[in-house]
Amino acid sequence: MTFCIEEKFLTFQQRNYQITHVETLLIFCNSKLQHSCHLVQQFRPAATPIAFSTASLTPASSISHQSDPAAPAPTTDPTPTTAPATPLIPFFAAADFVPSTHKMVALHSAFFMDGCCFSRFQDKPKLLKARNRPVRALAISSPKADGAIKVGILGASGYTGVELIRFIANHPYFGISLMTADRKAGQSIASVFPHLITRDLPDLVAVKDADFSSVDAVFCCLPHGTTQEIIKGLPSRLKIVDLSADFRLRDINDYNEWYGQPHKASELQKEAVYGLTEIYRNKIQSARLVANPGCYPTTILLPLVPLLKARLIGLQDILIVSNSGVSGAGRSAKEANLYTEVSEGIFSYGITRHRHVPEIEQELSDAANSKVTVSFTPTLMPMSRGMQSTINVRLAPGVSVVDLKQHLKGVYEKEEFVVVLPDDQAPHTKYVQGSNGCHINVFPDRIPGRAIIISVIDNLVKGASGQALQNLNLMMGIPENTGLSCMPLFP
Ligand SMILES: NC(=O)C1=CN([C@@H]2O[C@H](COP(=O)(O)OP(=O)(O)OC[C@H]3O[C@@H](n4cnc5c(N)ncnc54)[C@H](OP(=O)(O)O)[C@@H]3O)[C@@H](O)[C@H]2O)C=CC1
Ligand SMILES: CC(=O)N[C@@H](CCC(=O)OP(=O)(O)O)C(=O)O
Repeated sequence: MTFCIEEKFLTFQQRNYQITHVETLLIFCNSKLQHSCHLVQQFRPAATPIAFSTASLTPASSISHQSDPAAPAPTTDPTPTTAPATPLIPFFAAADFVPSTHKMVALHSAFFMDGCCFSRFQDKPKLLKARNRPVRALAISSPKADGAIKVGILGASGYTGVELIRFIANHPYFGISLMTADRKAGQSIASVFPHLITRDLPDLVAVKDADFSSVDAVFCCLPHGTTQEIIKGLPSRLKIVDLSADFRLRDINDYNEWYGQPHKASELQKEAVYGLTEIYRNKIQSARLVANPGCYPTTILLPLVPLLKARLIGLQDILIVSNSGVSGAGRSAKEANLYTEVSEGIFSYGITRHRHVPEIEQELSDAANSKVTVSFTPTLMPMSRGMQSTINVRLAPGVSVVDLKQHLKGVYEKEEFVVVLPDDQAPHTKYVQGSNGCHINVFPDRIPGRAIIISVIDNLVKGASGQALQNLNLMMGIPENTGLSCMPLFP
């Protein structure tokens, strides 16, 4: 029998490693998937065989081979290495690995996590095409792993909250154990979102009544200003992804200036990691508190950060016009968002003083290692969701539009969610709607020496909940795209 271990699972951080002739992989770690994966990540080619264990080890021989009686007997005396601090529950894999570049295939293996055997996938490895490179197999999953990591959604009755509910519904490892609301506290999810009537979800409670004892991580989908104090009061063991703007600005004075109020959790600000996943992946992995980027900044930073880092564009004269769907303003009733106000017309707002300006400039200045100033004009569009940024930049001396495009293609070539479109195809919000995608293309401006970059996302997904989930996946040590690979909704 053959067990195929998902490329994304075991080789998650290892895509560039050549896996060579590992005969036995024996891993013991705690019940947290995160921990398991961290240990798996320590797996290196030529470590043959490898074993992790501690004093509190449950002997591998006591693990029943429930799904694979033919599996080889595991090693019972693994060599102890670095001991994780927490008590251990066995996670076990004994396998013969065949060499390959991008994947591992376990032959004759039993594969256990928390005592349950991963389900059989197929008898023979088969070559499948995924993102233009061959992989041997797709996921195996353990039914018992379903919902093992308990997640709380603070602000679950809002737009970003309900978008998280949608994605977590298809997540193999996350389950929702807590949902909060403010005005809607005490209501069932079906009364707040009738489209979720068939879902088995907890009722909404007020934050002050929330019980975090069985929660491992929270998404904080609350208005900025409210968020800081609530996060400050959360148990420090929780992993937190904050979708508000409260922890995005490193300089508290910038926050005070642009948000018009003093920051009430400045000490927490220091530990917050800015959650632009494709750029800060490494830092996010070990973060406890992630400040998820704003939706406008996400569309702007994904193309501009790599170009500034490579010094391909000028630091000044960056002119940005962005268009947002109305859901960007949240679900609470506001006169400016009435149908009669937003339909059949467009209008710009926050001209020259939108609060995303300092966030954009902070990140661009970091990338350029020099102060960058942008002109930014957001515009509200008569559509529910979607966002486009049109960014006009000056080319650095000797650089062409083709160079910009080639550079972005190289940077994002292996990314699942960020795509540089071919030829002169114009990005369209409909092509990313409902998905975690960001589509980018670069065009020559009619003004010599300038280029136009267009970038689109769904503001509620890559601009908020999708990126937040991508970040929590990373923080929990599981494949970043888990639960996020759904196709866009089209038309
Ligand atoms: N919408 C978007 O596209 C994006 C939003 N964001 C940010 O994400 C956060 C959430 O946005 P969004 O979901 O759109 O907002 P919504 O207005 O749709 O939802 C806000 C949520 O917070 C709850 N809430 C409001 N006030 C309080 C309070 N004082 N105490 C506790 N809970 C409260 C609301 O409860 P109730 O319904 O009961 O009032 C609701 O559940 C915001 O900070 C927003 O700026 C970030 C990127 C994009
Ligand atoms: C259309 C609309 O109103 N959009 C919001 C931005 C949404 C967002 O990203 O907000 P945060 O920075 O709070 O996370 C705005 O302009 O304030």
